[in-house]
Amino acid sequence: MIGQRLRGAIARAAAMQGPRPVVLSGPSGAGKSTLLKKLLKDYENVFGFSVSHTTRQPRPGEVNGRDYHFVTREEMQKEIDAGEFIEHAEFSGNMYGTSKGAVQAVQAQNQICVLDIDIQGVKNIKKTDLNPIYISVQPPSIDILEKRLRDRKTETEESLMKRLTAAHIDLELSKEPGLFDLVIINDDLEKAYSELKETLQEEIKKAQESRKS
Ligand SMILES: Nc1nc2c(ncn2[C@@H]2O[C@H](COP(=O)(O)OP(=O)(O)O)[C@@H](O)[C@H]2O)c(=O)[nH]1
Ligand SMILES: Nc1ncnc2c1ncn2[C@@H]1O[C@H](COP(=O)(O)OP(=O)(O)O)[C@@H](O)[C@H]1O
Repeated sequence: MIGQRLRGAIARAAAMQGPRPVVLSGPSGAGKSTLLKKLLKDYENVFGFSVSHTTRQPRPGEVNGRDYHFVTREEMQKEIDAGEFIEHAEFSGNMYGTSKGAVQAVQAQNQICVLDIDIQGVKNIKKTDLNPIYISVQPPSIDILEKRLRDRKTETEESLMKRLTAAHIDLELSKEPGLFDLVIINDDLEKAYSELKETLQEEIKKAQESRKS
C-alpha cells in the first residue's frame, strides 16, 4: 500500500520536473548534426543547441556562435582554467568543450538543451548533475561511415583517418552497459529520426506544456 503511494508520488514528482537535456553522441560522420538540425527545425522553440567551443577551423558555411564558438587553444585553455567549462576533451587533434554559459543560454530560453559531444564528454557529463538522456547515433557499418565522411568532403585524408580510428574506439566503448539510454543505428535517415522523436516524445510534451503555462 505504502509502496504504491510512494511510487505514485515519485511518478508525479518526475512529471512535475522540467524536461531533461539531451546528449547526442556517436562517431564523427554517424549523422548527429543531420538529426539535430531536423529536430531543431521541426521543434524550433522546444529544443536549443548547446554551442560548444572548439579550436578546429570553421568549415565553409559554419557560423561562429551558431555552430561553434571558434577559438584559439590559448583562449580556450584560459576559460577552462577559470572554471567556465562543464567538460572538455581533445578530439582528432583539436579541443572541444561545453561551457557553463552554453547550457545556461539554452535553459534561460526554457528550451530543452541538446548537446552534441564525443564519448569522453559523455563520461564527463555523467559526473555532473545535468542528468540528460544519453543517445548514441551509430552508422550501420564502418565502411558506410567512411563513405559518408568522404562524401561530406569536410576532411583531409589525415583528419579522416583520425576520425575513423576514434570511431572504432567510440563503437567499442559504447557497448558499456548503461552508458547510453538509447542507441540509434542511422541507416535510413527517416527511420532514425522517427526513433529519435519517439524517444524524446515525453520531454517534448513536458516542454510544450510548460511553455503554455
Ligand atoms: N566532449 C566534447 N565533444 C564535442 C563537443 N562539441 C563537439 N564535440 C564532438 O567532437 C567531435 C568532432 O566534431 P566536429 O569537428 O564538429 O566533426 P563532426 O562531428 O564530424 O561534424 C564529434 O564527435 C562531436 O560530437 C564538446 O563540447 N565536447
Ligand atoms: N541516414 C543517412 N544516410 C545517408 N547519408 C547520411 C545519413 N545520415 C547522415 N548522412 C550524411 O552523412 C554525413 C555525416 O553526417 P553528419 O550529420 O555530418 O554526422 P556527424 O554530425 O555525426 O559527424 C553528412 O554528409 C550527411 O548528409
